[in-house]
Amino acid sequence: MSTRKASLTDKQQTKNGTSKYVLERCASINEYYDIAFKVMLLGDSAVGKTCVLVRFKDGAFLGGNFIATVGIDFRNKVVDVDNLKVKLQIWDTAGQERFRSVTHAYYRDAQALLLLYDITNKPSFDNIRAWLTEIHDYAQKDVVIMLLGNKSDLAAERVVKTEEGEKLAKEYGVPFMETSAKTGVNVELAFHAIARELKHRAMQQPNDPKFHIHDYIESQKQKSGCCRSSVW
Ligand SMILES: Nc1nc2c(ncn2[C@@H]2O[C@H](COP(=O)(O)OP(=O)(O)OP(=O)(O)O)[C@@H](O)[C@H]2O)c(=O)[nH]1
Repeated sequence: MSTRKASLTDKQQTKNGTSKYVLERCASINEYYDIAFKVMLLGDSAVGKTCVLVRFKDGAFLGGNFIATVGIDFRNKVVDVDNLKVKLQIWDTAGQERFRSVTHAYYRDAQALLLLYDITNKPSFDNIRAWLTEIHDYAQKDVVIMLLGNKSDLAAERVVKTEEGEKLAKEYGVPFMETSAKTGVNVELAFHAIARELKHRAMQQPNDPKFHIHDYIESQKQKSGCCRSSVW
């Protein structure tokens, strides 16, 4: 974008001092996949959208100084779902209000939305209703939505209880998990659950067993012995 000051690329370069991202993006053009979906990360500024994406894509945490995303940027990752290569094109949006008109234009192409708040930031949680209204206004009617309470590693600074996240998710009928881009908790699971849901929606045959995202998440949690989640 012509107005960009800082983007995902810049954030990564700030951390690594390399142009790794540009090379990766070129290489990924030829990466093999069977089916592709667009996923968007939404939520207030500084809730951790870029960090969640970098954790999923690179398995790393972007610590240090916070650099706000300007406009929108994306990264691809191919995941295996039942022996099928599912490419997720993941759009990282700027949470700041002044970029809203830029990001609105991308909503309608997204098949899934990961909506984040920060468990240490009450306003970011209170704003989730406003985000859901925006989603209602701009996204496809059947878009898959997942609510994520990020920064779960910051237990001592928590101001939003897990139960509050669960309650809100239940009210809107969306799956919910608490994540940490810092430790990686539930980040892979969130994207894999979304990839499975989208793949099943796109390729479901009449006689195939139905996919239930709640059951999938719970079974994965039990396998890993990890923390609770709620899907309604
Ligand atoms: N402790 C902790 N810090 C995090 C976590 N995720 C992000 N952060 C920090 O929170 C700050 C904001 O993270 P970003 O990923 O840049 O936030 P963002 O939502 O992309 O912000 P915008 O680009 O303005 O929309 C940074 O200082 C991160 O290091 C997390 O899970 N745990």
